[in-house]
Amino acid sequence: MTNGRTHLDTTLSLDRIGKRYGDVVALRELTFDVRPGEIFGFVGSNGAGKTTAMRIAMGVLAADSGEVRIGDSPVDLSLRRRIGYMPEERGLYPKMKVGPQLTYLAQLHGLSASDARGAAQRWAHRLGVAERLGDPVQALSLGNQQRVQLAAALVHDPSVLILDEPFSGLDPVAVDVMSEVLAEKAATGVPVVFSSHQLDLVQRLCDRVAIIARGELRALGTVDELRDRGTTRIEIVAPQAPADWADRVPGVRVLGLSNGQTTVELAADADDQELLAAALRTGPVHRFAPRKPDLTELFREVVSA
Ligand SMILES: Nc1ncnc2c1ncn2[C@@H]1O[C@H](COP(=O)(O)OP(=O)(O)OP(=O)(O)O)[C@@H](O)[C@H]1O
Repeated sequence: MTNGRTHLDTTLSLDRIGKRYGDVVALRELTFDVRPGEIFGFVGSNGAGKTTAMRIAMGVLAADSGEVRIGDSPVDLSLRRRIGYMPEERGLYPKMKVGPQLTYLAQLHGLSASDARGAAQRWAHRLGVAERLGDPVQALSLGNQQRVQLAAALVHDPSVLILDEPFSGLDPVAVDVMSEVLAEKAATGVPVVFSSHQLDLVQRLCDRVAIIARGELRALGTVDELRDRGTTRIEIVAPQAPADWADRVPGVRVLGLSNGQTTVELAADADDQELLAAALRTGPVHRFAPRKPDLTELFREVVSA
């Protein structure tokens, strides 16, 4: 890195953030850090408070309590300029052409006119919208508008990236491009936080994940740490077993049954050997495989707890 900023601690910290809208408590003492170089997934059900938290982190919405910091410094106007932000409601001028718009946004963040033009072209090219530089934003498909929106978040070479649902509505190729760019930025030491409902993507891309429900942090850790904490699933293949073979084994909940394979969830105090014995009583057992929950299963467990 040669931008001269790498010596600064760019950890993004949300510290006991609280926010109400009238009687609705949107965030309650929300605390987490996004470290330099990590991709951090921010997940929660509709209305859990993700957009509120990200808008507060960016400084476009004031918190009622708590503090947002980059390194040790509370985020003020000058620090805010170092954040690349992709708002959920998107924020481009529909009638302005892509190239001039990206150039303008880069200049707003302090780049010279020629640097801004260069950055606009580089990012438009990188994100696959170079041939649309002369078109007004509103003439682009929604997915391409989203690519431009990401370019707008990146065009000033930000030190921190905050992206609200950057993957929603993208085709698989655009998802790959977006994923690569986020990984590249993280590899240069930028903390990257994004919200998403696409938990398979979050599981694949993120170093750490926060799950919030009703404005409160419910789980925080690496994907593996979170999966280790979840309830064990066991997949059993017992071709001759009747459909209800596992129903009476204590501590076992049947999650699915198809083509001779039963998937069950095992309570913490349940005995897997008892389950195996029950399976063997039905005939041969071809497979008896414990597995960790994936992020989607874990998410359901955490938000329903
Ligand atoms: N401007 C507002 N006025 C009143 N209530 C609001 C406002 N914005 C958000 N809320 C409420 O605050 C809570 C959190 O909303 P927020 O948009 O932050 O959730 P979210 O996790 O981003 O949801 P989604 O996944 O649906 O985008 C919800 O109960 C929502 O109805």
